[in-house]
Amino acid sequence: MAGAAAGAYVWPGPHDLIEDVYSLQGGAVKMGFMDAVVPCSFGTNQPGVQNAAEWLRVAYHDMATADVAAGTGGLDASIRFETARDENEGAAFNNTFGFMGGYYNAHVPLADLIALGVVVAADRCGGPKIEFRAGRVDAAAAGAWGVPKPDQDLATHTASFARQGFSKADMIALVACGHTLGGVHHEDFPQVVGDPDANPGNVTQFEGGGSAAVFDNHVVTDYLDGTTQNPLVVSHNDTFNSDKRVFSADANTTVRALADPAVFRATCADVLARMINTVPAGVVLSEPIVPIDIKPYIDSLALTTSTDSSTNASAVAIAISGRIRIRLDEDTSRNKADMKVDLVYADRSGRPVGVLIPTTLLTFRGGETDGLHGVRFAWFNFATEIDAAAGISGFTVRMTKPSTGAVTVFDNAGHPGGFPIDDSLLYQETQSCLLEQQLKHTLTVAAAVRTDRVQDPLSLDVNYKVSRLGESFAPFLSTRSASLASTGRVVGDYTLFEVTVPMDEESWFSAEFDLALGGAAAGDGNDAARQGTKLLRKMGSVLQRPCQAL
Ligand code: HEM
Repeated sequence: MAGAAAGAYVWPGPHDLIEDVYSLQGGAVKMGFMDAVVPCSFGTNQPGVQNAAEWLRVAYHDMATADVAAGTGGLDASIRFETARDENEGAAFNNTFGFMGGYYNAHVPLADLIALGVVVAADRCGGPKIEFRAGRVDAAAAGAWGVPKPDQDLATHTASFARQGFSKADMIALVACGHTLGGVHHEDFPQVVGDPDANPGNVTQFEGGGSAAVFDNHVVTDYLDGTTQNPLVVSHNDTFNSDKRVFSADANTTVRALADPAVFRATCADVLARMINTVPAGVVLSEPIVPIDIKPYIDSLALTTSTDSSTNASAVAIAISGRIRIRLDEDTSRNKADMKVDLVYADRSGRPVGVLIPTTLLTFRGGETDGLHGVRFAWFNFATEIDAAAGISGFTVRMTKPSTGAVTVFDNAGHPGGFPIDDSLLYQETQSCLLEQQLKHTLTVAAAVRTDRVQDPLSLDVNYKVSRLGESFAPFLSTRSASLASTGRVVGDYTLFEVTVPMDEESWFSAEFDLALGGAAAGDGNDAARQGTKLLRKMGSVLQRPCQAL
């Protein structure tokens, strides 16, 4: 058995979805969050736009209004409500929301995505590895003002960073680590750079020679050797030379230390982690996210019926399908070509069934996904039917190395029963559908509830994105809740439930839903504690067909 390390990850975990965004960057099964910052200069074909720089700036502007003594503000996505302020000049905010909005949902806060943007941008631009913690909470309204502006004096900047929890040396480092990417846009800051139309792409970069698309320390070395083109150092308008004032705030002591590339990397990893981990009082961040070693994904768990054509006897089964994601990178010394993966499952009462569920390596793109920082994963698919009367309560993952016969069993860090499966609530995707009639969409969601749980409330939360006119392009979530009612149809040990809800035209294609049987309410952010809850992403294309009978 793989031992249970203290604090080891137990599936399912409360941050599983953001861990996917963090880990599944490219390859066979990918979320593709990094696609917007690869290469580091990439700007979605908009002249003057560099997504990586915008992500870093947006994160800082969201955090910069923190008052750590009061416990208010910090990285909380309040920036969604603050884009009309003159301290948040430019298109960076809406550009960033436009991309990150695609990853935002009821279980993935925008604030975590903004924080992750710093980690991914730094990594893809050749910068240091920055720890990523999850668990931020999105603010429901605008926060205080207080993002530093380039025409403020040094005392104001020093006081502002102190309010945010950063010393003078931290301030110097944070500005240098931020201004290693991107530059100043002429149309947004004509006072700094003069003629708004002067430069191609309308931007003067902080570092020359292509270095503005590399996370390196030229911003300080160019400043120290007098070759800098940084418009916040050499502007003709000295009032706006904020980097000059900040960098020299301690007689260049900090920038001289940062001229050592190794010191620069380590310092940036530290101050940028502290920047994204500055959160309002009461928000508890997770331990740093580590790509999960063995992670199951259950794609379907549903009741099916079949009739034997010769005997006419009908059988009721639970169809279960999904994937096991296995880390491959060098720390694990695993080889996907020398790996056989099976699930060993237990019935509803916890008794081992003695039948292995086999898996096969995904063939698409070699069955591999790349994460950040050199991490790789392989995918092993499974699909089987099990006797619905016996049910399933969980499984362990058995990995055999055919070349040596060595067997390793993964038991979810010693969690009783291994990886748990709750068969009290089955989401019936085939019986669910999204129908359009005369431009009106209605969603029907069907579920099967084990007969011993039919008295428990069964609720549906449909979460969909809405825009708020006048408040930037930032995505906001709205939830429509409903209860499923019994259809009266009993199949084996299960009763079928159903509900039909209307969907707004602007939102049906972005909707996702949660089903929750009894216990904790859906939408409380604690997936692990919510018994039997299912999450379905992007239901539009999946469900746009008539509901089928069971
Ligand atoms: C005294 C504090 C600071 C001042 C006055 C300041 C000022 C500015 C100004 C005027 C711009 C030009 C924006 C544009 O034209 O789009 C800019 C860009 C930028 N800032 Fe700062 N900044 C400060 C601190 C920081 C910090 C701490 C970070 C991150 C850690 C940061 C990250 C960036 C980035 C990445 C850009 C480039 C954006 C792009 O190219 O789209 N800044 N900053």
